[in-house]
Order: sequence, then structure tokens, then C-alpha cells
Amino acid sequence: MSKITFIGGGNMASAIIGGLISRGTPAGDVHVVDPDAAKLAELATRYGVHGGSPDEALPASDVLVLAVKPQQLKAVARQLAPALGDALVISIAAGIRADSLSRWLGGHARVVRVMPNTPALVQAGLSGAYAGDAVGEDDRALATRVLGAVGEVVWVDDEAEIDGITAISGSGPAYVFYFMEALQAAARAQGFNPDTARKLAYHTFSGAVKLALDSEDDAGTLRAKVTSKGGTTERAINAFETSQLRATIIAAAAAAAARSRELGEELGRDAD
Ligand SMILES: NC(=O)C1=CN([C@@H]2O[C@H](COP(=O)(O)OP(=O)(O)OC[C@H]3O[C@@H](n4cnc5c(N)ncnc54)[C@H](OP(=O)(O)O)[C@@H]3O)[C@@H](O)[C@H]2O)C=CC1
Ligand SMILES: O=C(O)[C@@H]1CCC=N1
Repeated sequence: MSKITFIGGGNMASAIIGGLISRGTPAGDVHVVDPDAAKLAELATRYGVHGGSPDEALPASDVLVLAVKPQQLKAVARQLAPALGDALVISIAAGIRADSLSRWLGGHARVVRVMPNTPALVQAGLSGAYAGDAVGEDDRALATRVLGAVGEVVWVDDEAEIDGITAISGSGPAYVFYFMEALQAAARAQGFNPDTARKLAYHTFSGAVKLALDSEDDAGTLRAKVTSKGGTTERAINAFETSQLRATIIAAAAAAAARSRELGEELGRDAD
């Protein structure tokens, strides 16, 4: 495996690092740069990875993963540019387009834009990936190896699709957790204690997902098999439909995709 340096050791970087280490990447091959010493200490304790400065880490890196907030990326990229060398740069920042980043890195061509998600921590991630024509097959294969260690990788030819992937699988775990929270609250409202409410909600979710993944039926058919005519489920689904829950979910994802495009426009300008 290649030497990988993460710039930013926050939530998403921790998830990818945790996934890489549990899949056998040697801890000595992973460096993390983050201004927060407490975060670095926690990553070192949990996964054995090294913290350090960009000056130490960059010259020895084959792959650089930029995992700072989109609002921080321009300044970070400009600062890294002089010491970058020939590393493959993978940006996971929402919204920021590959050509903006390449420009901030002083015209660095080996840039891949990726949208991962936090289930990477348990090797169940999904990453959308895009690279321009200047990025060769070897670099695409290298990016696939890094992200593929923590889940599925889906390459797109049109960068605009990364905004859609951000809205579905990038932000999506939060939608799922929102539904799980709501189902727990519903269980509490039925009088169950917190432990039982959690068990009922989580186990129902994981059981339904396992059933869907293992089944040849689509989700609509599986739903119909639960929904007896004149029964209890029908009453609940009718309540969802009356409150236009499906349309709300579709509109929410469209809002997330629009925000991704907006971030690319707003933060991609070179004016400041
Ligand atoms: N969380 C998620 O589910 C997903 C996030 N992403 C993307 O990943 C990126 C990171 O998100 P997330 O992990 O949630 O954010 P976090 O805020 O948790 O992590 C970003 C980290 O970068 C650090 N940082 C800031 N400036 C620098 C610098 N100059 N050098 C090194 N590190 C620096 C921050 O420190 P400090 O807090 O002190 O500023 C922070 O620890 C974002 O661009 C986001 O769009 C993509 C997919 C999913
Ligand atoms: O909320 C965000 O902006 C980031 C990108 C996708 C998930 N988290």
C-alpha cells in the first residue's frame, strides 16, 4: 500500500483512517496533519497513526487526502502547493470542483474529487469519484485502492454527478440516522424505556436493510409484503403519504445537491 497523508483529522478522515487500519493498512503508512493536538492524540491512540507537520509528511507521501472543510480548502491548498511534489491528491471536500483545487495547487494535475461517507469506518462506505482527463489510469486505480479499502467506489464521467452523489450517499447516512432517531422517539412514545426503544428501532432497521440487500424483490415489493390490506402498516404508510414524506425526502436531497453546487460556485472563486 502507498504512504497516505490526511490533511485534516476530523470526522470523515477518522472514518476512512479507521476503515483503512481495520482492513490491514499498516499504521506507519498513514500520517495525519491537524492543528488540534487532542484530535491527533486520539487518532494515535485509537489507530496508531502518526501526527505531524506537512513539511515532514509531504515528501514521503504517495497520496494526499484533503479532508478539511470546504471553506478551509483554498487556503490549505495554496499553503501546501510549494511542498506538494508529485503526490496524487484526493479531495473529499463537498462542492469544491477539481479544476478549482488544481488551480490552487499551482496547476497540479493529479487531482481526484471524491465524495465518501462515514460508513467507511466499518468498511461499508460508498465513495463517488471523479477525475479530469489529465488523470491517468494508474492514478484512478490508486484512488480506487485507497477508497476501495473502506467500501464501494463509483466513478462518474461528469463531475456534476458528484453533487448528486453528495446529496444521496454523502449526506445520506444522516438521513438514515434521522429516521432511526424518529423511530426511537416513536417507540418511547409507545411507552418503551430508552434501551428497549433503541433495540426496537436499530434492529428493525438493520433487519430490513439485510432483507432488502439479500432479496430479489425491490423495496416497494418488500414494503407491500408487510402492508396487509386494512391492517396496521397501511394506516402508518397512509400517514406518511398524507404528510408527503416521500416528496419531502426527494426535495431534501435536491436541496443538498443544490448546496453542493453553491459551495463549488461560492468557494471556487479566486478573488480572495
Ligand atoms: N462528515 C461527513 O460525513 C463527510 C464529510 N465530507 C467532507 O469532508 C471534509 C471534512 O469534513 P469533516 O471531517 O466532517 O469535518 P471536520 O471539521 O470534522 O474535520 C476537518 C478537520 O480539518 C482540520 N483543519 C483545519 N485547518 C487545517 C489545516 N490547515 N491543516 C490540517 N487540518 C486542518 C480541522 O481543525 P479545526 O476543527 O480546528 O478547524 C478539523 O479537525 C469536508 O470538506 C466535508 O465536506 C465528505 C463526505 C462526508
Ligand atoms: O454535510 C456536509 O456538507 C458533508 C458532505 C456530505 C456529508 N457531510
